[in-house]
Amino acid sequence: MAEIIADALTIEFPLYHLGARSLKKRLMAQALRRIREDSDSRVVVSALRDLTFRIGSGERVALIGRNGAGKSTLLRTLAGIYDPVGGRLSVQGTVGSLIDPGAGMDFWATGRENIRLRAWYAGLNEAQAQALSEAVTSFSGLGEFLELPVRNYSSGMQLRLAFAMATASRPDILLMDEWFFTADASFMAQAEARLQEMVASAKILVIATHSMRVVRRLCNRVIRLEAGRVVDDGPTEEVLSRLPEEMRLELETLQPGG
Ligand SMILES: Nc1ncnc2c1ncn2[C@@H]1O[C@H](COP(=O)(O)OP(=O)(O)OP(=O)(O)O)[C@@H](O)[C@H]1O
Repeated sequence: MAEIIADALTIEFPLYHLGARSLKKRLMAQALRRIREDSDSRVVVSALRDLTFRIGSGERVALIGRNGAGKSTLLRTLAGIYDPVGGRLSVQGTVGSLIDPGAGMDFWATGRENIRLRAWYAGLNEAQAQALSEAVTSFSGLGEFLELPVRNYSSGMQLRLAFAMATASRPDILLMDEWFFTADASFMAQAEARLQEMVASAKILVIATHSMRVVRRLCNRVIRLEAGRVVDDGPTEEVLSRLPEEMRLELETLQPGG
């Protein structure tokens, strides 16, 4: 069985030390009035607030919303990367994520070592680890580069490795960010069939996207987020018909490869 249940799910990020990237996030959060002090007097960004929903088998869900709405945070929370500070989250079924090409990758280790690490994290036995290694070697087309540290790879090569590892299994729940639609065209032509297969075999798909084409092509349900809250949720065409005009235009203009 595959099922995701969120009940008053809340995610906050404490703002301790601010690097350039966090600073950008903080400015964005400020613009959306989402910075506050928590009960321990820490300054926190409220990224997701009181999300309640259930996603069951057969549902293909698009997460839409403006920049900073909380789409990536929700995907990462479903993937177990962030822990809720409030509410409850239950995820039943095996989870595969195509969220961030660099996530879970050790840049100082070789491609081959990263494959072994992935197998180890997934609890695979020796035969399964060997099969994963062969599948990734063949699909990634990285050849002898697999013996070099990942920090020496180009971004396209990192993407190939990440994609090959993430798509070597058939998870019940597939979590995707649309980053891979921006991958180089020759690789995507090869990756497309595999992606379709993976999407088709997943019992649940959750994809964060800014593209109407991706929403219509892949999804039968849309959850629209605004400033960390769910503002609309329902069958694709119904939610799309209720979209504010300027947002519809944004979604229609952005067409990442899909
Ligand atoms: N690591 C972080 N540190 C601090 N704040 C964060 C962090 N990640 C996200 N946030 C905050 O959470 C909010 C939601 O961010 P998130 O990246 O989930 O939005 P998004 O909908 O995926 O945006 P985009 O469409 O730009 O990718 C942001 O406004 C930001 O303030």
